[in-house]
Amino acid sequence: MMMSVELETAAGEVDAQQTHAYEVVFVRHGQSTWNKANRFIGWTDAELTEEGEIEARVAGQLLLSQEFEFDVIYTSMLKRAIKTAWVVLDELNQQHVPVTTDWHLNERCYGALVGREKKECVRSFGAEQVKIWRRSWDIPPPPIDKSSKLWPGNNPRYKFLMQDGESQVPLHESLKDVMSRSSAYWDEVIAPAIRSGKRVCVCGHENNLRSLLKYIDGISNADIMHVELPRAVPLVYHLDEDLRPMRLANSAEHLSGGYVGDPEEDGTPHPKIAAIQERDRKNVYDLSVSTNLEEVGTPRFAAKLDELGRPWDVDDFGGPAGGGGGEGDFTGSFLETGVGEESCGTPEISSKPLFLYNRGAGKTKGRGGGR
Ligand SMILES: O=C(O)[C@H](O)COP(=O)(O)O
Repeated sequence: MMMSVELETAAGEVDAQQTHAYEVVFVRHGQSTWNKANRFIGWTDAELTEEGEIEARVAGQLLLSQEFEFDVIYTSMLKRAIKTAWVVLDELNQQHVPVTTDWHLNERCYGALVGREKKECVRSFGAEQVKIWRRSWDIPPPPIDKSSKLWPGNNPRYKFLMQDGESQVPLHESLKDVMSRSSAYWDEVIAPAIRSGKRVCVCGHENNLRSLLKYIDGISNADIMHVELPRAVPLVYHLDEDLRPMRLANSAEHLSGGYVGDPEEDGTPHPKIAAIQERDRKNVYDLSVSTNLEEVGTPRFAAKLDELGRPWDVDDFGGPAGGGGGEGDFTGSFLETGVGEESCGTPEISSKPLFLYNRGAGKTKGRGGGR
């Protein structure tokens, strides 16, 4: 069924009564233990934290507030994304919906950065270099050593990626590398599902989702540097008959899609989306902020969820704005820095049960007007 929505055309003029053929929702996972520790994660299977579960519940409630229904959620082989999908479905009271996992949707393989504290990397290598490793189009971080326990090629879970006795698991990946696998999965699995009429959610990771959005939305190599996705804020895309994105009136910067709960306000993002992005930026690049802001709390949308955790206040994320790291030129070998694998630590696997809060029962009414 076609829906009438308020859109802008690709040329940017407001066109109030265009129609879209399809809708797809992207959700980045909630906080994991290594997000909380401010470490590079990649394919490391870090657990969702309690805060991360609450973030995922907020995502589910935002979707519930707009009566979304799904037929399938596609996600990675990593539990922080899988559990986020479960929690979203729990909030929607759509637990019957299949969650399909696939390695093509895994986070970027972060190479030798995996396990390292992000602000520490900025101190060692400079903000510019770290930004290139994190956000550039085709420059990968330094490769991880195959002998490292943190290389996923040593994890039996990925033995299906062995070919002629050699693991095909990458030692590092640029965003371009990630896009070559995520776009193949989009073309072969997700796009056909959407075309067949399935209401699709993709629950993923910062860089995996950036690669997919770049692919479907035609974001330039320069602009993709500036795309940062807040955790667990659902991003809605409207697609035409050919699965081309149609620009929403509340589209986020550089994107055609818009965040659920983000009203159109002169191009200014919702204050809480801006606050999440600013928190994330400061926590990596702002060396004048010594507090780990991931441990302070999480900016949230849904006021009613504040009863589930710490009330959020913008002052919690204080500290001077701006700033940045040291010099940006990375010239030496990564291993010469003296930062060894032992500093990466091991994943903190929580033994706590998921579903601390059972808030989903009996709430779904259905999204008016269908897809
Ligand atoms: O792998 C990671 O560390 C995270 O999923 C994303 O990290 P980034 O925001 O530093 O790219």
